[in-house]
Formats: sequence, structure tokens, C-alpha cells
Amino acid sequence: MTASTNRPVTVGGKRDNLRVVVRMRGPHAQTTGTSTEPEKVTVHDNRTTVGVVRPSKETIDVSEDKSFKEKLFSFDRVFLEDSSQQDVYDATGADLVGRVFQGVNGCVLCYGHTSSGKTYTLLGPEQAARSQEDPAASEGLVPRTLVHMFAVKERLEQADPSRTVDIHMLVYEVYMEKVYDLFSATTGKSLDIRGPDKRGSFYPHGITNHYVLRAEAAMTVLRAAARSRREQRTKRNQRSSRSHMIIQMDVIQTKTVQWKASKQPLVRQDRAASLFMVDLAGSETEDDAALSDLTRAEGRKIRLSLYTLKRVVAALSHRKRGKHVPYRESVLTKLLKHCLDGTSQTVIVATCDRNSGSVLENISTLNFAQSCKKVSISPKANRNELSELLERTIRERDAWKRFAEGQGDTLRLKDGLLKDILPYLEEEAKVKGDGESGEREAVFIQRIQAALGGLTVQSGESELQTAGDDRSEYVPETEPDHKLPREEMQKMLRAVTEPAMHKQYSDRRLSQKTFTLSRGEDGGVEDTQAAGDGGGAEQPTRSNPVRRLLLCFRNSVTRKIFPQFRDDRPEGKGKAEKPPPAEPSPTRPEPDGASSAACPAAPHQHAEEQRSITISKQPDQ
Ligand SMILES: Nc1ncnc2c1ncn2[C@@H]1O[C@H](COP(=O)(O)OP(=O)(O)OP(=O)(O)O)[C@@H](O)[C@H]1O
Repeated sequence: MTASTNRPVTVGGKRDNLRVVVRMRGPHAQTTGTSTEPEKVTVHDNRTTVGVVRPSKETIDVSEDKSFKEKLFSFDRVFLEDSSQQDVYDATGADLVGRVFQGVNGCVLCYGHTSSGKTYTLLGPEQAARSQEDPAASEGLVPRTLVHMFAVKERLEQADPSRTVDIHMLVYEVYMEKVYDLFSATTGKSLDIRGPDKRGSFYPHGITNHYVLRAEAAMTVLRAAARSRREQRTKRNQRSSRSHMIIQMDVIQTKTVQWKASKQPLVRQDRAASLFMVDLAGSETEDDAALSDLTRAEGRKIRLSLYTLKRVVAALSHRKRGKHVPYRESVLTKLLKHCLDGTSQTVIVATCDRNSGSVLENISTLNFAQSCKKVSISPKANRNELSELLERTIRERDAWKRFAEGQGDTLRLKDGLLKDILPYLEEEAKVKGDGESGEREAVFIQRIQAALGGLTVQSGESELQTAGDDRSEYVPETEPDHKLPREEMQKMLRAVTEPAMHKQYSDRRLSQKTFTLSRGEDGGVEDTQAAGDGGGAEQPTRSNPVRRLLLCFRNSVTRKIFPQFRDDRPEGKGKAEKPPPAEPSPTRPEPDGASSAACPAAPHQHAEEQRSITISKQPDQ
């Protein structure tokens, strides 16, 4: 099955706005600032509003409103200097982990001026600055997310041994409008950006995709990779980032199913989604004659990409149908397109510093954050449509079976429907690559849907309507409980932080662990339990003589569904015919003979027409 099978599914059908939180930087160990005006940026009691006192007359043009004395900005949450890393995680990353396991892409984007605490928020402090007593307490959002992800992975795999969750990590930076792989930084080669793919997304080609088995290992390689990032000592930050760093975590869930009707177990990708955690370079406009040419050039490129980011957000916040959004005008916005276009669950963390840094810089950050708040989103789950179809079929079959058993009878058409659908699924699963197979798959899905759409199940005088015509039902909001209690998170972090801090990592060791993944393997049989299993519990509710129901079910299945499959077959053939063999589809050319690159099936999907499978009323037989 190709990546195209994972079609976006609206989660809960809700539209919302981007979630935006503001974090005020914590206390300074030493004075590094150029100006100290803490009283000019105030946080109001409800901790959702920031007020900024008007700066001097000469700089008033920064604000659109020239008459304000104190400008107020509203956000989802404002964290003061005393907020802990765990507080910030609870309000940002914790929910995203649950979403990613549902198949929804997530993104945390840290934006703010230099030294305002973006890297601190994402990764935590430098090793030397960590508290020796409790290093886990200062861990940033990324380590917390990893610990959380592995806890959920373990729980899911224990609950259902046929389910496998694979977590991969990619770390790259955008420096001077070029993309560099931080897992193989020694090569110094920039990566090509490929795309747009079928879903309109761009991705770095040939990037190292690191398969991680434990949170500790993931943090180890992440720290090593982050050390390769380009930094520069500046007036305000000893280690100021000169590039935008993107940490991508891919979560791929697969399910192995053995049906009686099939000889081979069916291993299919079930859901796949990515979480992006982005540490942007500082948004300052430093113009110091003492800076080197290179540093000035870096600054220009950083400003260009951040300016484009602002334009993208502005275009999205006033979005009208067909309005151009300038994603392609910088490498950063190209790569983050799927995080901003409304299909992902994205959280903006705007970092401010009231003790160092000018009011203007804080206003600039807050203005950007405010415009993000206006961007509306409608997150989509990357789920396998065929899986859902099969799931629905199984659920319907099971419901009837239970009903029949409740009436003291047995369902004679055991596995009948599955038996005939399965060859199609298996045939289709063999097909890899893009192109042809995507179309065939779509035709196949339409056929099954058309067939199921025509199914009528009679129950006495009235029609029995099977629950679950609304697709969103299959993507439960809280599936299973993905929130980790604070204490549990803290305990697990402590367990993985200590050993990770004292390891030495060489490039050789990194490369030993490194491999690349083939792009675009997916497919899947749905896990009915994880998908909410709403239908698993559903029973035909209206009473009716069992025989009539069984007769009706058999008639519906055998005479209505299969004849539609047979439509394309030569006349006279009794058995459902498999779809024609797929044309070999072109695979992406690979440099250095490597298998095709990272960026698995999950992310970046355009909204597509949603289809639902209904059991509709038909005239009596
Ligand atoms: N909330 C905080 N509490 C304590 N120290 C902090 C906090 N935020 C940042 N710092 C410290 O401030 C310094 C600068 O922070 P950091 O490097 O995260 O800033 P940045 O926004 O990423 O800067 P740049 O854009 O220049 O890379 C670091 O030494 C960091 O440990």
C-alpha cells in the first residue's frame, strides 16, 4: 500500500485556532541584557493576558495602534518566570503525544528573540547548568515528550501484542537557507528539498532516520545531534543559535492480523504521524558593526525566513479561499508547511524576556504570537481508509454474530464477507510505490463503499441503522488515556536522565546506529479496540426473528455486495476476481545507492473529500 492510502480524517470534526502560549524567561544568573524594563511587560492576573506599556515616541511605529498606552495581548496561557518545565509541558506537549498516537501530526514551534529561552524550553539547560540534585526537573519539552511517547508505546504494545509502535527520530537544521542533517553533520553536505509530494508537503531528501528503542537512547542521540548545531557567541547569549533546528519524531503503528481466510498474517501500517519540535533562531535585529560578514549574512537569512514565516501566518490568519500563502519563499516555511496549513495540531510557544531585551523585541514576539492565534486549524488524522473499512465490516459482522448468539442461534455466514474482501486487501498490500496503485486503491475503496452503501439489513418493520456513519467516531478524542501523571513522568525522566548525561558519543557510534527507512510503506488493518471500539459493543437493538435477520444478512452480503465486485469481471465467472496486477511504479532515485529516505508516510496531508460508509434504507426484498 502506498502512502496515499492514509487519508486525512477530521478529528472530531472540530475547527479551532492555533494554540499559543507565552513563556517569560526565568531569572538570569548574570546580567547579560542591554536594557532592563521588566515593569513595561506585565502579566495580568488571569495569566492569559500580557500588557505592554508604550515605548518611547520615536519607536511608536512598531505598533499598529499609535494611541495605545498599554497594549494588551491575549493568549491561551502565559507562563511566568516561576513556571516549571513540567508546567509548560502539561500545557503544550502532553496533548500532542496523544494526538500523534491517534494519527494526527503535531508541532511545537518556539519563537522569540535571542536569549529569551527557546532552546531552554525545548531541550533544557546546558549540562553544566543543570541542577545536580534533580537534573530531570529542568529537562525541556523534547525529553519529556520522548519519555511520554515511550510510555504510551509500552502500554499499547502490552495491551495488544499484535500491535507494534516504532518511533523514529530525525534532526535537521536550516542554516543560510540550506538544510543540514544533524545526525551526519560531519559530512557538511546540505540536503535537497524534495516536493511537493502528493499532499503538497516538502521534505529533506536523504536524511538520516534514526530508529530509537528507548527514551534514553533517543535523548542520547538528540543531545549529540544538537551539539552539532551552528551557534555563535553573541552579546546576549554565550551560545546563540544561528540556525533553525527541527526535531521530528515519527510514530508508526502497525498491526499484525491473522484471519482464518488468509494463509499469511497480514502486517499493515495502521497509523503514522509525526511530531515536529522547532527551535527557531533568534528573531532579533542586531546590527552591530563589530559583527563579522558571516554573522551579518547569517542574520539576514534568519530575518528573511522569519519574515516569510510572519507573512505565511498573516496570510493564513486572513485566509480567504484561493488566497496565496507564500510557503515556498523560504526553506523554513516550505518545510513547516504541513505544521501551519491547519491539518496538524500546532502549538506556538512565544518566549519573552522582561529582564533583558528591549520592549520592542517583546512586542515583536507578542505581535507574531497574536497573529498566530487567528489561524484556524482543523487537524486531520492520517489513517488508513482500508483499515477503517475492514474494521467497520468486522464490527458489523460481530454485532450480528452476537445478536444471533443472543437469540440462541449461530451466524452461518461466518467470516464470509471478510473472506471475499481479503484477497483484494492482500493484493493491494503487495503493491508498492506511488502512481498507479494509488488510483487502483481509490477505485477499490469506492467499490467497497458503494457495495456497503447499498446494504440493507431488515429488522422487523423498520430498518436497522448501524451506528457509526460519522467517520469521526472512529477517532476518539482520548484514546486510550495518553496523559502521564506528573509524578510518573518525573520518575521516568529521572531514570533516563542520569545515564544519558554521562555518556560519551562519537560520530562512529552514532553512525552505527543509523539507518534509513524506505519511504511510503503503509497500509493496515485497524485495531478495533484502539480505535474506540464503539462498534464492537454495538448490538442490533431491535428485536426480530433470527432467521429473518440471518436470511437478510446473507442476502445482503452475497447478492448485493459481491455482484458489485463482479461488475468488472468477464461474464460467467463465479468468483470475485482480483484487481489487475499493478504497473511497477517509479521509485525515487537514491544517491549513494541508499534506500529511499526518511519522512515516512504520515504527515502533511491535503484535505480530501471524506467518505462515509452507510447502511441505507432499501425497499423490502
Ligand atoms: N526559564 C529559564 N530559566 C532559567 N534559565 C533560562 C531560562 N530560559 C533561558 N535560560 C537561560 O538563558 C540562556 C539563553 O537561553 P536559550 O539559549 O534557551 O535562548 P534562545 O532563545 O534559544 O537564544 P538564541 O535565539 O540566541 O539561540 C541559557 O543559558 C539558558 O539556560
